[in-house]
Order: sequence, then structure tokens, then C-alpha cells
Amino acid sequence: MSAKTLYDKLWDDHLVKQRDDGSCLIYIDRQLLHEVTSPQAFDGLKLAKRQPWRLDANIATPDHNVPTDKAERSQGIAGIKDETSRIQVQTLDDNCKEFGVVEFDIFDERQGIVHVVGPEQGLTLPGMTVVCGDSHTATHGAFACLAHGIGTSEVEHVLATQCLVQKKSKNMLVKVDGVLGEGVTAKDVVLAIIGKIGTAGGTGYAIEFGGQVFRDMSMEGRMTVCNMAIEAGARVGMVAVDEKTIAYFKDKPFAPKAEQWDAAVAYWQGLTSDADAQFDAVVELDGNAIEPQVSWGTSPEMVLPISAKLPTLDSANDAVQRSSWQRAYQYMGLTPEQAITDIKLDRVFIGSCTNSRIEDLRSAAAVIKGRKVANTVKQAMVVAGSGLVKKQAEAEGLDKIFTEAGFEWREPGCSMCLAMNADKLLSGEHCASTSNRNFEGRQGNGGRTHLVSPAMAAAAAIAGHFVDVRGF
Ligand SMILES: CC(C)[C@H](C(=O)O)[C@@H](O)C(=O)O
Ligand code: SF4
Repeated sequence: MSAKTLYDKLWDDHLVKQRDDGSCLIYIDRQLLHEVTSPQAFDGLKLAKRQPWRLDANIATPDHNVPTDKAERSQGIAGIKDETSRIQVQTLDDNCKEFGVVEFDIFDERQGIVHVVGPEQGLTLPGMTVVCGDSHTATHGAFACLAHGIGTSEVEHVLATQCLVQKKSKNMLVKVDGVLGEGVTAKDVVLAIIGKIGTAGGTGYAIEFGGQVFRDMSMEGRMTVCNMAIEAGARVGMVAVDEKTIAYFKDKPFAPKAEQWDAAVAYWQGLTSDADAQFDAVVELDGNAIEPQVSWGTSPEMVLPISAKLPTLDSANDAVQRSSWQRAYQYMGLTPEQAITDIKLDRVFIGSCTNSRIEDLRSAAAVIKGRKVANTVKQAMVVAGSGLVKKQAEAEGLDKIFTEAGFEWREPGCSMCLAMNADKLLSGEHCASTSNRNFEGRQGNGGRTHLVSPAMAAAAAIAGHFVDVRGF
């Protein structure tokens, strides 16, 4: 039998049927549902008078539209001021009740961003196919899952049949060897990768992240990297199973127990690419050389190390890049050759499915401890990815570190990652954000997003402008 990549193995293990034109039917083990992309899917089921094919494969939680303000949150759904948002969250509740789907609702301490909640609960497990009507479903690939976002009509299809029509992607290996320097994190690694290959670099590929840097990385860090595979153009990002992957699931609420655990572990251990597996493309980076990164433009590929100056238009690769840089400069209110450290911040957001897990909050708190947010920064907020992350952070006293420094300590949800709830930038404001997208208007009309790691966001909040967290 020929050697297989991890992706080949996951694919083959879930293949139900392959047609001559290459289209395939694959079996889906887990579907995560949120309020934005599920209403029409449930409506479709109702119209067709169908029931979910395998009810317990589905799990729901509201995240995009929920308020993060404590007072608003304490009123539950009634506390959501925006009508569309309120209806969406109410509709998720109603649909879950009607169909019997388990939901971690707005009052449940397990509620949070779907991509934080799934692994945290052991609802995401190695070797699974995981889908969600959400592009950042790639996050779950950190656990050697075949995980990707799907559209609303596909959400309905999976609800009804537990299967999905797909075409297989090509295999890409992104290999980062070496050892990351102090203060350099998973976020910097993935931003550096996107800076190198561009936002279309992974188009048509399933990316496996391999090499010493990912082996050394925590599961939280691997999630941060896989989360942004979609920003590199790939629908799927994965890391092979190792001892850390297995240890992560021990005693998770929905993880297998007793003999089932042993059987699962035996299967999980095979979820690696064979030593002689062939990849269609290989990209290599030197982990020793990666610096803390800051995005300066309106695409995640417009990213540079903290020590850099913004590029001149003449250094663009071609006319297309030149004009997109030109537009980005205009939108961001920045000028070529400005030092990244000269960029001043109006707001700082630590949160999102990229960087709102306990390790992220710990790393931000370590920088902030005993310091104060600069008085030129209008707002600095920390939004845990789930109720359980929030609870854990509070048990460790991290909330005190944040609030004493002048940060707001919010309720879990997507928050300022995207302008679908009350947390938004005003036009022209610069925000150091630990999220994953910096498109025009992403955090609010006219808002200017800079993607960074939690430690870099924390340092920027204290300094009032970007600084190198190494030695800060
Ligand atoms: C709202 C949702 C469909 C969207 C996505 O697919 O990713 C959002 O989560 C995002 O990050 O832009
Ligand atoms: S936190 Fe941001 S990126 Fe993640 S699911 Fe929510 S909106 Fe999308």
C-alpha cells in the first residue's frame, strides 16, 4: 500500500462513495452549529419534514451575536439590543429545542465560541470529520481532524444525511523547524507563514503543519495556527497526533472513557503522515528567525515583523500588489516607510477563536501584570473564548491583573472580532487585535485592524503603540 499523508488517511476513513468525476461523499462525525448560519438550515428541514439523521452528532452554541457586557448579558436573549441578532439567537434556541439538539445557551457556563467549545468539551476528537457553518472550523485540525467550514445549505445537508459532497484537496506540508525565541508565539508563526505564502498560497490544498516548532507547540498554539489556515487560502489545516494531543482529551466531558478510551487512543496514534508520504507542495520556514508579527494592511498577508518599516510601493511584486497596498495605505491612514512601532492604538482587543484560550490570557496577563493601559488608549478589552476559560482565568486571578491595569473583563463570545454585536470600532480607529481577519470594516465601519499575538496586544495596550514584546 502506498504511503499516505494524514489528510489522505482522514479522507479515506470517511469516504462513503466516489464518482468518476472526482466528486465524493464523505461521512461527517461532528457538526457544530451557531446562530448565524443555522436558521435557514433548520427551516429547510422543517419544510421537507425531515429530522436530523444523527441527532447527537450535532451541538450548538450562540457566539457571534451575544453581548459581552455583563449587565446586558445577565438579561439573557432580552439583553441583545440589535433586533436581527436577538432573533438569530432566539431562533437557535427554538430550533435546538424543537429538534432536540444539545445547546450550550447564553446562560450555560459551557457557552462560548464554537471553535473554543468543541475541543474544550471533547466534542472534537482526533480523527473526526468536523464541520460548521463557519470558515474557522479549520481550528479543529489541530487535533488531527479533517475540519472545515461549510455553507448554510450544506449545514442542512449534514443535518439531514450526516454526509457531505466534497472534492479532495491536494496535500501541502508547511514545515517550520527550529526553536521559537522568547516572546514569539503560535500567532507569530502563522502570520509569518501567511506573510510568506500569501492569502492564496494554500488555495486548493489541505495544509499539514509539521516540524519541530509545531511538535514543541501546545495544543492551544496548534489551534491558533490551524485557525488561520483559511487565511492562507486552505480550507483545512492539520497537525499530526502526538502525546500532547492524546493527553489533551483525557477526562474531557465528551471524550471516550475506559475501554473506549484505549481503543480510541490506539486509533489516534496512527493519525500521522507516513514517513515517506508525498506532498504536492512543501513550504519551509526557519522558526529561529521568526519575530513577533504585526499586520499593517487590509489583508492578513500584509504583515511584517515588529522591527520592520512599512513597505514602499516600489517594493511591490507587481502592479496588482502595488495597487492593493496603495488602497490599504489609504484605508489604514498609514504611509510607506513608517516604523511599525509608530502605529498608535485607540483600542486593544484580546479574544476571538484565534486567541481566547487560557494560554492566550495567561501570556497577555504576564505582560500586563503591575502595569497600566496607556491613557491614550480609549478601550482595552479581554474576552475569554468560553465560560469555562473565563472561570479558569478568574480562578487564577488573571481577571484582577487585567482590570487593575484598566482592561475590561467581558463575557464570552466573538465580540470585537467582527462587527456582528455591540463591540465595534469607530471609523478611523486603530485596534491591536488578536483575531484573524483585518479586512476593511471587519471590526466596524472604517475600523483599522492590526493582527497580533496576545502578548503583543498586551504590550501595545501598555505602551499606546506597537512595541517589541521581547524585552518590554
Ligand atoms: C459569520 C460566519 C459565517 C463567519 C465565518 O464563516 O467565518 C465568521 O465567523 C467570520 O469569522 O467571518
Ligand atoms: S471569533 Fe471571529 S473568526 Fe472566530 S468564529 Fe467568531 S467571528 Fe469568526
